[in-house]
Amino acid sequence: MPDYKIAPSILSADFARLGEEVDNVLAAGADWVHFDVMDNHYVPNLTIGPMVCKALRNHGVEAPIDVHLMVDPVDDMIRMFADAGASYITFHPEASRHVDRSLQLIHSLGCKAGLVFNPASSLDAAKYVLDKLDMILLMSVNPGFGGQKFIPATLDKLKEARKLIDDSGLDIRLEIDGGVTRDNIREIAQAGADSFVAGSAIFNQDDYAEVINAMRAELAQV
Ligand SMILES: O=C(CO)[C@H](O)[C@H](O)COP(=O)(O)O
Ligand SMILES: [Fe+2]
Repeated sequence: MPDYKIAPSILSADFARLGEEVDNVLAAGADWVHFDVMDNHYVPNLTIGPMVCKALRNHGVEAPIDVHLMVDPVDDMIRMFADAGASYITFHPEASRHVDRSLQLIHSLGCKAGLVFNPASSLDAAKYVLDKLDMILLMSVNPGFGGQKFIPATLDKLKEARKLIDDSGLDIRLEIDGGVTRDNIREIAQAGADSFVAGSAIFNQDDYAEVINAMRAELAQV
């Protein structure tokens, strides 16, 4: 079985009790913390920045923090999030003038690097920088909001990304973000994903462990 990772998106957590929410979801069995950064410029919404990431580290969060930058431009935010304790930093290629340079910047600051692809974007931007990628993240909703419905065409795109990764022989994670639930996670894994962001499907329930366990039970059947 692949080394599946479940990454709850704190976009759907109660921001007024964020430290406690992150503690609870990790205690419930989550692997990573998915941290959505929106700038009201690249996407029509505004969320949280590096100070909140740092606050989670100071609070005692040791799990990998998977920072999904939905900002334009990216380089200043990359520096700030590396300083704030990010583990993975992913960005949308159209938000950087020099994608290769931004990926190198992430690595030079000691973090893992990834590119994020919107539903309508082709994977072309990944092709010539595969050796600089630790992760390819496919958006299965349009970025900007939690609680949207999974776009089914992403399943074929996952298969395409999986082939690209397998053919390269490189160690690159394939993450999916948007509309992931206990009902579709198995099909998503069958299409090639190994890392699963889920916001509303987890945080909108009372019992986080129950949802995460149900997701793992689905993954065990892939
Ligand atoms: O990047 C995102 C939105 O831009 C979020 O990570 C994503 O939408 C997760 O929320 P949900 O699981 O509720 O769809
Ligand atoms: Fe995200």
